[in-house]
Order: sequence, then C-alpha cells, then structure tokens
Amino acid sequence: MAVSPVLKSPLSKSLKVALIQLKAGADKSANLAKVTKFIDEAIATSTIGSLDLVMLPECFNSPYAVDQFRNYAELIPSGETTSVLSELAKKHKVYIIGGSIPELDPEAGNKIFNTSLTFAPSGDIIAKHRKAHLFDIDIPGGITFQESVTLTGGDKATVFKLGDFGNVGLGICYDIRFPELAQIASRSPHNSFAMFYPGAFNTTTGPLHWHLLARSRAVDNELYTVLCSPARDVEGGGYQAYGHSLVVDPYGKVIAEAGEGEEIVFAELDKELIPKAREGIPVHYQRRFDIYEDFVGKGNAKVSDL
Ligand SMILES: O=C(O)CCC(=O)C(=O)O
Repeated sequence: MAVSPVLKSPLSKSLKVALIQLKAGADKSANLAKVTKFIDEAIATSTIGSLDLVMLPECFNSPYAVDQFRNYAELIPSGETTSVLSELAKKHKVYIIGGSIPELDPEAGNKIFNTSLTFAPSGDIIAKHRKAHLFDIDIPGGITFQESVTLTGGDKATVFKLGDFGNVGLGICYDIRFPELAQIASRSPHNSFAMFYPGAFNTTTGPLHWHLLARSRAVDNELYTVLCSPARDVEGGGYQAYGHSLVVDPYGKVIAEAGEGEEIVFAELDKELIPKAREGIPVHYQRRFDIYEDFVGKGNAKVSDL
C-alpha cells in the first residue's frame, strides 16, 4: 500500500484564538451588547499576544429553546446580529466565528436554520454553515430535545479558507457526533488544520461525551478541534449548557479549557504540529480503500461555497 508523502504546510503561522463562553438571556440587544463587551475584553486582555480569531458559542443571541427560535430568527446578511459581528471583526481586524443564530430564509419558504457565520478581518462573510444534523434526542430521566420541531437541517459540509492560515472546517454542536464532516475537512483536497464547533451540550450529554467527541475528531483526523459553549445559567433556568469550551491538539490533548461560568479562554494553534502528528502516526495516509469505500472526493460530499 502506498503511503503519501507528508504534506508540509507552506503557511507556518500559528493561529491565536479566544473562545468567548457567555450566557445569553431573553433580551437580544443585551446579548449583543455582552458579545461586544466580551470581544473588546478578549482583544484587550489576551495573554497570548495579538489575536487572530475570536469564536462565540451556539445560540449566543437567543435562548436555546425550540419554541423561541422563530422569534429570534434573522435574515442573513441584512439582520442585526450579522452587522454587529461584521463591525466587530472590522474594528478589531480579527476573524470571528460567530457561534450560531437562528436564521430565517424567505427563499426557503421561511424555514428556520441554526446557522454559523464566519467573518474576515475586513468584515466580509467568508463562511456560512447551517447545522446539518439536528439535535433530536430523548434520554429518559435525562434530556428530551427536538430541534426539528422548528428547525430545518442544512445540506452541506462547510470547509473554507481562513486567509493565509489555510483551510478549516465548521460544524455546529450535534454535528460533532458525525465524524464525516471532520473527515471531509481534513482530507484531500481540503487538508484543513482545524475543525470549529460552536456547541451547547447539556448537563446530561456533556459529561458523557463532550471531551470524548472533541478528542476523537482530533485524533481521527490529526487536526485541532475547537469547541465553544455558552456558560451554564443556573439562575436563568431553562436549558443548562455544559460549558467547558475547549481546544484539542492533533494528538488529542486538551490544550485549553474553560470551567462552567462566563469566561474567555485563549489558545495558540501551532500548525506545525499537524505534519508532525501525521508523520509520527501516519493514519492519515494508511487508509485501506481496498477494503472499505472512500466517500470523500467521490462527488457525493457536498461542500459549501457560501
Ligand atoms: O449531542 C449532544 O449531546 C448535544 C447536542 C446539542 O446540544 C446541540 O446540538 O445543540
């Protein structure tokens, strides 16, 4: 079996990121004011030097509740949240992975999607991912949640170019349970160095699977996984997010992690670690497509082009 040569990245820069773990309330304007304050603070207090990217959690401008999504849904790109994030990216000259918001799409029969936008330092939108796998679960004595009551799933994997840093993939929360999105992003022709997942796991499935899934996607694909959660909101009641926003390196090691409350976490993603991990443990090049099917790059993987 042929082993492909290790791909050395021509772009050796590391990516300095801040994860904003905050809790959202019922007041959208207050949520957006809080996002602005936290992003300003991340830029001003970074412990790792000048930041390249700031990331927000899933549903940061609305309660995470099936019966509320339509009330908070916005048009993209003309909605209020899109313009606030675009201005913040421009003001601070950073990339922003804008967690996710409920999106109203009149062209799709007014359906609602759970959508994540990424902004370049110019303020332009460079990626849009609609949560592909909806969170419909029922754990007796644990949690019941049915996103599909009001949301529609997206129909594409999302991979995009983060400027000079190279390609990255984007999924939302429950999407992390489906290894295929990270596989598509990590493998040729995309060769991404990181997967980003804004996510709001809960106090039942968080302790069970949050770290396990982040580390699994990282080890399977030998890339960074970056997960940003809302903070726990005990006083507010409602959906209790797990917290523990984290960054996992291509060996599966957790290199940064938040607690449960509101917090900013900083981490540096050293891209040189990707070829090192893939050279040392070359699973990336040892796949046996003679005994199982390769679905990536075979024309049936749909990748978003905005
Ligand atoms: O997969 C899980 O356990 C949690 C998923 C979730 O909370 C979500 O998709 O919003």
